[in-house]
Amino acid sequence: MSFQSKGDHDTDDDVPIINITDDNVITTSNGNMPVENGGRSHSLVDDITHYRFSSSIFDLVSVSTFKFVLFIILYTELETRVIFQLYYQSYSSLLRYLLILLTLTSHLISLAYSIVKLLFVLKNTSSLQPIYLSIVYIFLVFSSLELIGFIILQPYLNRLKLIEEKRDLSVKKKADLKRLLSLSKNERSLIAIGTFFLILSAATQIVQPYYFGKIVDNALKSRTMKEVNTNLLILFIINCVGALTSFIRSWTFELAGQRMVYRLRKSIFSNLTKQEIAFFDETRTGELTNRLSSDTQVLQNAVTVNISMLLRFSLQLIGSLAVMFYLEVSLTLVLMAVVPVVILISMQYGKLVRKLRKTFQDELANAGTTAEECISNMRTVRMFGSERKMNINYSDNVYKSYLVGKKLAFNSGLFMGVTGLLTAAGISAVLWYGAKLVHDGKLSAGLLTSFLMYMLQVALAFAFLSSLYGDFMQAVGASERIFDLLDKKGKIPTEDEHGQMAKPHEFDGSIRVQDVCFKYPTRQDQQVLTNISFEIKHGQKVALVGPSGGGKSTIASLIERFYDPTSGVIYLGPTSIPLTDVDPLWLREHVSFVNQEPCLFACSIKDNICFGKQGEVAMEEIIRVAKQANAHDFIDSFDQKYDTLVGERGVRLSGGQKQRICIARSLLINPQLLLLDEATSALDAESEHLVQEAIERAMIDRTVLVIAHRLSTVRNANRVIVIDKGCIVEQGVHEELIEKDEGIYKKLVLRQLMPGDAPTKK
Ligand SMILES: Nc1ncnc2c1ncn2[C@@H]1O[C@H](COP(=O)(O)OP(=O)(O)OP(=O)(O)O)[C@@H](O)[C@H]1O
Repeated sequence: MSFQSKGDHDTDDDVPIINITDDNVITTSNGNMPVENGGRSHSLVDDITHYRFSSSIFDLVSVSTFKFVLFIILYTELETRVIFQLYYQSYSSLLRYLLILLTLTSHLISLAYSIVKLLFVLKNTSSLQPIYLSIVYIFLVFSSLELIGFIILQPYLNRLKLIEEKRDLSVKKKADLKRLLSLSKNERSLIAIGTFFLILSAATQIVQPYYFGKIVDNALKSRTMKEVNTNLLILFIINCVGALTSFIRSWTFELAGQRMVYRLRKSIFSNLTKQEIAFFDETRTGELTNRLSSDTQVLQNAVTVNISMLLRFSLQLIGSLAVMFYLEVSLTLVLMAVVPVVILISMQYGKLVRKLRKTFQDELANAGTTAEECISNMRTVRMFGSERKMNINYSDNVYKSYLVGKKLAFNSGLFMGVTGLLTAAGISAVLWYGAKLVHDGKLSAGLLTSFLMYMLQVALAFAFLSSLYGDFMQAVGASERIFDLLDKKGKIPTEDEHGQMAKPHEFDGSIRVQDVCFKYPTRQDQQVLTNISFEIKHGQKVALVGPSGGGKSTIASLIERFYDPTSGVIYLGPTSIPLTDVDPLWLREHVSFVNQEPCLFACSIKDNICFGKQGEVAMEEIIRVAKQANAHDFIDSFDQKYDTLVGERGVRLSGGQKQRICIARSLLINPQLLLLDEATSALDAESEHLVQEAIERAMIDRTVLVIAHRLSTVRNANRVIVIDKGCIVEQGVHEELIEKDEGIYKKLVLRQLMPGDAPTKK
């Protein structure tokens, strides 16, 4: 059998006669290899260098290799995730979507490619030859089988997914791509506008190199500058449109991000304030503030800026590749050969960086907490001359993050170097092959210029997309922590959400504590209170006394409902309503706690006094309670009076002044039940007297439970309850208890509750 092939040449001068013998050996009439028709060549190099879409098989080999490498990478990833299922639980959904999308796309592309190729081959009957045709048929059949197999296997993969999920039900899947994206659902319209302009801006990017090439060709071929000028004008207009669209794209995405992070921070903070006190016992302040500020920032970028970049560079990549295929198929295939290697390296690097980045952030958070602790307690640090110690602590922590940072720096350098080398190798290969095509007259210089520019766009898009992968992984990690905070339901309600809780109008300050036992959630091995039962009737003053650590403050915390008892019930009012059934906001308005440690906020004295009140409070009312609390005189002596700023935690006031403001704050609420923890910190005699006087005034006409440290307080109490090691060991009036020989109360009075109302240290 023999036939003549025209190949791709415009001239027919050197067209050889190609003979295909019955045993499929190919020869040419001039004795040379049939270089024009790569597909019929014995040599793979000829198949590449003399590539023709309708008769080479090099592209099929490339597509298969590309798919093979892609699947190896993807499925190794999947396997790693399945093995480390617990660790990667939150990523698996994102990965699964990506896997399905990529696999399906690659199957569809290869199937479409083989169909197009077969159609071309059948059309171009002059280049028809059995082996070549069989290869294309086989490729087509296998591509179809792969696609069908993939679709049939999906339900089984889903069942596998369910089995995986059942394997550990306790690990809740909180973060996935869908949920991550749902964060920006309120900004949908902004993102849609952004996406529209993104597509426009990507289109302007994609057409630019084409015009560059045209201008080069015009300059080489045209006699006048007319065409050059026209094309330059078109290019200029394209650039202007590009600039405008990128401005709108970047503005809208950034704005959407800012809005999202604003809402997110508000929701996280609001949910944080709803958590029970035990949550704050176990979570570090530095960690929470870090999540609020930096984790949300990472998410902002992921959900808006990174999505925009992903879209932009994907469009740029696909568009540029499509134009490159259109311009010169063989050159594009040469470039594609380098791509899988770059992807492989990028993914490995992405994994490493994700691990390093997480360690880096953790170390940095540790250092941040040390710094915060030191700065907020600077007075104590100074008092004990511990600056050096704190410096060492901080620098130890920062050094650890620096060590991780060093590794990060080396790895990014290495990654840059290796990918740079690979890219350079790819570019050189394309350049060589392109130059050869130009040299052989098969490609114009302008086309090669356009091609090279597209190649740079592709390389750039690849570089960004590979770094985006790492950013996404970081964001998924951060979102896991954010969703943790958003999903966390407080165990003790802070408000009556469904309007079903009690607001006992008849409450008179009376309270009944019955068989209460308690352990702190953070210290489950220590029984703090055991079977505590007592009652305070309306208008009574009951004093709790006992050795330090006995559980007195814990009882007050339970009545404030900072914690719920492990067993037993606290009843409020004459109708005995369980504390757990009462509206928490109502409770704060009727039961008030004046703590040992006065705690003020960094705002004005007036705002501090009004802290517990909703809405506007009349100035006369504020002055009235300030006078009752012996605070008015010193406030009046300040230049700014009630508008004086007290500084962070009230540092600009003395201990006694702070305490009196706290008492005024509680008096403004006018609680029926007052819980008082008498100050143990030493105040000077005058201050002490003023504070004591304020406390006594606060107790008048009120039901009071006081954790007493002064003899005068216990003497005046209607009843004294002695708490030791979490149990009530004695109770009665002062005179009764002091009579008991060997009684704990007597010992306590003799040893600790000093006569003469002097403040004592426990
Ligand atoms: N938030 C907490 N988490 C875990 N354990 C706590 C917490 N607060 C107090 N404890 C422990 O509970 C026990 C009782 O503490 P509590 O403060 O009620 O004692 P107290 O009688 O008021 O002591 P003091 O008179 O010294 O204030 C102590 O052993 C203490 O270590």
